[in-house]
Amino acid sequence: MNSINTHRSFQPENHLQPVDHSQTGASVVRFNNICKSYTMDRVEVNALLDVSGEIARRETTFITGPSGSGKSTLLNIMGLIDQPTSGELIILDQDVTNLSDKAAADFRSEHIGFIFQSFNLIPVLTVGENVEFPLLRRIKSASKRREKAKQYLDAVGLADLFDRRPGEISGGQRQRVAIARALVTEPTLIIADEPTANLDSQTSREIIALLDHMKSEFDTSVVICTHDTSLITQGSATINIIDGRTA
Ligand SMILES: Nc1ncnc2c1ncn2[C@@H]1O[C@H](COP(=O)(O)OP(=O)(O)OP(=O)(O)O)[C@@H](O)[C@H]1O
Repeated sequence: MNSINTHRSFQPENHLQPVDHSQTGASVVRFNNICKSYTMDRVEVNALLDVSGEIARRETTFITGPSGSGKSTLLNIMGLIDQPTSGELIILDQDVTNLSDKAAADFRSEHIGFIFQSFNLIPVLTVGENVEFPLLRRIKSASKRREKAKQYLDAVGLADLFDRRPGEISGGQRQRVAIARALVTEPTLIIADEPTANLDSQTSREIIALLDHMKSEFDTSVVICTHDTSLITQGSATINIIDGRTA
């Protein structure tokens, strides 16, 4: 059962100092005429065929579409995990289309937080250590890292679980830990690929509400890929992809 407290993170005492991304214009990401093809057994698969759009600052954008339509491919390109075959990707007014692996990794670590459907927590670490993990290279002081991890766990309503291991908490709680881990580096952009695929419907709604809330709480932009259109929150932007094209 993934029953968790959804409201705690919305209480004023959990509010952290907002992050200043004010240098950013109205759109954080722009992608123009993106095409992506893979070659498998000498057969070319066109995953994306001319996809264009943008992700607005401090907004939640849902990427929807049927299975195999190209949603994950677009997210991977937007998250600099993969490169497009052609087209242009602009993030924070920088052309990041063809960065080297090293430059892409640095850019990702600086600006992008990821949330995955299978949570991807490190099972041998505690919940707190999982949230601290992205800070290891950024903050030298162990006590400061711990303090920051606690703040972000508090923001997702899980400060009490700091010393538990991922195997000792529910699926919804694991995804909250993953949200805290994605936020702790104060990224400009959070990318969530099917973040509710392993959760029941009530917990799914809670996780989407929490992510949606975080965009204003932490001055970040949230991109959520889902095939479940019932999860789309009112007022959010939607990019619908069908057969590799923006519908
Ligand atoms: N690494 C790869 N090598 C070859 N083909 C790939 C690769 N990744 C994706 N594809 C193909 O590209 C197309 C789009 O896949 P993608 O995973 O982006 O779709 P999706 O909309 O995210 O699907 P789902 O909702 O099922 O996860 C599919 O035909 C898929 O088989």
